[in-house]
Amino acid sequence: MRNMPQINGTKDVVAYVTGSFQDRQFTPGDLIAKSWERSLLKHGLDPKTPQPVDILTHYEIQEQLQLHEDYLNIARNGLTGLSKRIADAGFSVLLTDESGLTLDARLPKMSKDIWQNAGLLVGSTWGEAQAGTNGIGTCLEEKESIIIHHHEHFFANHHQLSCSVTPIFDPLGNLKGCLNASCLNAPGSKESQFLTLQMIIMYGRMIENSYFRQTYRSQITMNIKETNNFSDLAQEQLLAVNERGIIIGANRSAFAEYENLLDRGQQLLGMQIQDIVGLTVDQLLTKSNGGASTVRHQSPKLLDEIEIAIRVPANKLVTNMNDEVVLKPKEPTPSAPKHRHPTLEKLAGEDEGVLRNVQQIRHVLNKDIPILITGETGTGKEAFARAIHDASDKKNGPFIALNCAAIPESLIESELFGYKSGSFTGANRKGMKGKLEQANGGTIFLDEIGDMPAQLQTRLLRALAEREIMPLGATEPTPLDIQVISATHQDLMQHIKDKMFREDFYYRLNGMSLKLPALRNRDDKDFIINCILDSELGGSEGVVFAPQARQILHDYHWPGNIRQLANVLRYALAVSKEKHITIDDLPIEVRAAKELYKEEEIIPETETEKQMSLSDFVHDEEGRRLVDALRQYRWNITQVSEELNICRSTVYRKMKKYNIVQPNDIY
Ligand SMILES: Nc1ncnc2c1ncn2[C@@H]1O[C@H](COP(=O)(O)OP(=O)(O)OP(=O)(O)O)[C@@H](O)[C@H]1O
Repeated sequence: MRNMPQINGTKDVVAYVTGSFQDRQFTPGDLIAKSWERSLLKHGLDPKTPQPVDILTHYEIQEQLQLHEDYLNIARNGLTGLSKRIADAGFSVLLTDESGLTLDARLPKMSKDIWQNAGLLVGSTWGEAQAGTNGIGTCLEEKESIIIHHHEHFFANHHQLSCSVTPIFDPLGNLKGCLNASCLNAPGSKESQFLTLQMIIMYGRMIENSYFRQTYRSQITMNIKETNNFSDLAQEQLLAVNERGIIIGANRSAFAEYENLLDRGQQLLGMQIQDIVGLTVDQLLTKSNGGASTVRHQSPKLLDEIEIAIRVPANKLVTNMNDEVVLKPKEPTPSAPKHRHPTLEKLAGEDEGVLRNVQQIRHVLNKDIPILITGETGTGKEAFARAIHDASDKKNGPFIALNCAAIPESLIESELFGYKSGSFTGANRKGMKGKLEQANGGTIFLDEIGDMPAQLQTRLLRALAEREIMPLGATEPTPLDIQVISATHQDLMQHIKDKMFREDFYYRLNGMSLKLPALRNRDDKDFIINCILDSELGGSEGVVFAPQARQILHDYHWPGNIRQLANVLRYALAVSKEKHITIDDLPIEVRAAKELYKEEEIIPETETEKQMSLSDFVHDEEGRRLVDALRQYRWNITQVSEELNICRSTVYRKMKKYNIVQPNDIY
């Protein structure tokens, strides 16, 4: 990228990309040219240095598969059906999430290796930001069905692929991912793939429809079609309504068909079903005899007569005095018990140091003293912040969290302080309440406070000292009554020495501190395991650990701390038989590390030892480069992101990927 010529506009982009390869002499369509432009200028990729496909680790894949379990279960039959039809013709079928991560891959048996070498496997990431123009990434970006054929791909190492892809939306219209069929070295032109694309679109719609049915299985749903039309399953229009007849979900065909009929500013979700089909739910039920038959009706809104099949779960129906089937009147339901976060003492577990610290915090509660929580990633800083809020007099007020590392520096100010209407171009017309104001009467939790930009430290310091804020464009200050809790995994004293953190700001935040130990240094792991099972994983009752499995959980070095332990337990429970957790149910990384430690028998304690071991653990070239940069810039993420030319959230993601945790000399 450093030697790239001056590029001004799409024409230059096309000339540069096509000029990168001798065999790429053609003029791309607008969609491809736009995508090349994004790949080159927005994502900083260069066609002259092809990138291998990004592949997640086994552990990360398991995490993602769990996260998308429902989506995968819903799509599974569709994938199997589609793959059966096109695998013999040399196609592989992939399902991805909305970032382009492959969650399921069905590859033709004959040449599995070739496909996997081309990057078509579970865990590969095909977002445009990583892989440049390609079927999956570009479909997700454009949110429409497309074919990306041979040389249209940005990188030469993908030129042998021809991909037909359709996006998949959930019943609220949110992008969930995409369905992709790829073939290698297709002999014909792009047009030869049109039929494949049609098939992919059809299966994509069928997956969406089954997503819809699954989501609204306990609601009133209806299937609508024009009476005289050939019934195309993939095109069926599906709507879900609540007992009051308000539309709460729709599939893509229904959105396309009915949103056209609405006045400007109206949205299908939230409309009365009567305004679309001309009948209320009760009228539909009476006419269809409780859903036993379809109803034909000419709605004043629609041109053609429609046929409506209504489906109501049996427990929602009753027969009235006229012998008509109608909806059961809604009984007032007792309000669901609120999700309870663990208390301070529960979180402290049996760790004496933390318990003592918690008692001190209880003494200063409600005395308007800011609290600073420190600890490595995943040690429970946010969990403690919530518990402090719940234990305080402000518990009925809001708990508002702001992660200073997760949002671009340029937005932190407006996120914190908000702005009044018309303050600057691009601002929301109605203005925006900042997080500080949103937290009024409650608690603001400033996570990753070490990443707060210097000029904002000054502004926030003033706001906290004066107990009022002045949103951008406001003429009157707003008084503040908030508990401030901040957290960091960084060494703020070092930041102060390096002039990256204001000393007065540090003392303003640190009225009292809570130091959370790394999990590997805690002796109450069994207590924590039970606490996680009870608060997040459906209860500890009936969960049994084989002695060796428990020993591994005790001995592992837990770079991701309690968060990682929670993920490991979630995984183990999912794969175990009847909640009996054995060694085989633990992720391979955890078991493998045990072997490693057996040889070394010591866990490094000093900073130098920790740093040495860090490099030893990171075998990947990219990971090593990251470790070097982190050390060089003393773990200042902003400087590391500038050095490596990647954004800060990517630095964090990659630290997570390579299990890199900042050595912490606090403990
Ligand atoms: N003492 C504890 N007992 C049980 N579960 C805990 C405990 N502390 C934290 N957890 C759980 O561990 C996970 C990670 O906790 P949390 O997000 O609070 O960590 P964190 O230190 O804020 O992480 P980060 O620095 O990465 O933001 C959460 O699922 C939380 O519920």
